[in-house]
Amino acid sequence: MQVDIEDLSVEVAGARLVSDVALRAGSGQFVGLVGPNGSGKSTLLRCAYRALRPATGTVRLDGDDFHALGAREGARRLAALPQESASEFDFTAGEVVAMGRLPHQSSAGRVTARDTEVCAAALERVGAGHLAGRSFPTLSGGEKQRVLIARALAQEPKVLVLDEPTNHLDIAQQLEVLALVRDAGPTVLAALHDLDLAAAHCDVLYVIRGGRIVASGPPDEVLTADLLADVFGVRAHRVAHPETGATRLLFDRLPTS
Ligand SMILES: Nc1ncnc2c1ncn2[C@@H]1O[C@H](COP(=O)(O)OP(=O)(O)OP(=O)(O)O)[C@@H](O)[C@H]1O
Repeated sequence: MQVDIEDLSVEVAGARLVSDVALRAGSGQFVGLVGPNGSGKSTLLRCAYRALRPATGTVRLDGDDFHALGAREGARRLAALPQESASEFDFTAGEVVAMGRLPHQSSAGRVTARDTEVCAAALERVGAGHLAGRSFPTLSGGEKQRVLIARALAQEPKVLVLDEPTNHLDIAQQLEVLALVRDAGPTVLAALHDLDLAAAHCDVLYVIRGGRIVASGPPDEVLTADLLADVFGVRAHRVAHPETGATRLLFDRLPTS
């Protein structure tokens, strides 16, 4: 499913935090959103998953205005992993994942055998099958993150919007989660802080600064030393991976003049 964000501006408490954003994620693409702290990544994504309404512009899913779709239809198309999850109620991890099936259930809320299967498979995929019976609030940060990713996968969305999906995850889990999200097949729009991970996993990157997109394209073309110095204030070295030859990034502080 294709995502088209057109002329999008977002205002919160009277302040314009995101301005004139145009972004496209082609069907099945993994699109990364990178930018320094406070640049507007979460605000843009919150609008993309309907936690905020746009001040101007539209978010289109295969051409349909997402903000005009009904709640159930919207949730069948798009699942989100917010940065902060308010889910501190005393549900088990299994019950949290089961919430991902709600858009697929009849209004009577009857849980089918397939719902149960999909949830169990999603928990297994993130290596958290053993956590199903655990109380969600008692899980570690990384365990919670994996359960919330399982909930998003259980929703079987065509589009996944992920705000810092690797938050709290150890390095093995970071690599695992990004690979499994990619393999799951939906179109992905993800805010990522780790530029090296973003370069390795994304088909296309959008760079945001001050609420505006300042660069976009394939990671190799976008993440130049000049852009990284200008937008992120770091000195970057591009090196070839010794086994694959893929570009990897090393960072130093910019020298102070
Ligand atoms: N409710 C709000 N009221 C006022 N300002 C806000 C509000 N929400 C966000 N902001 C401001 O908008 C700007 C963008 O915030 P946002 O969370 O979108 O940035 P971000 O790129 O996701 O940052 P980070 O990398 O630190 O998570 C920040 O300066 C933030 O302080």
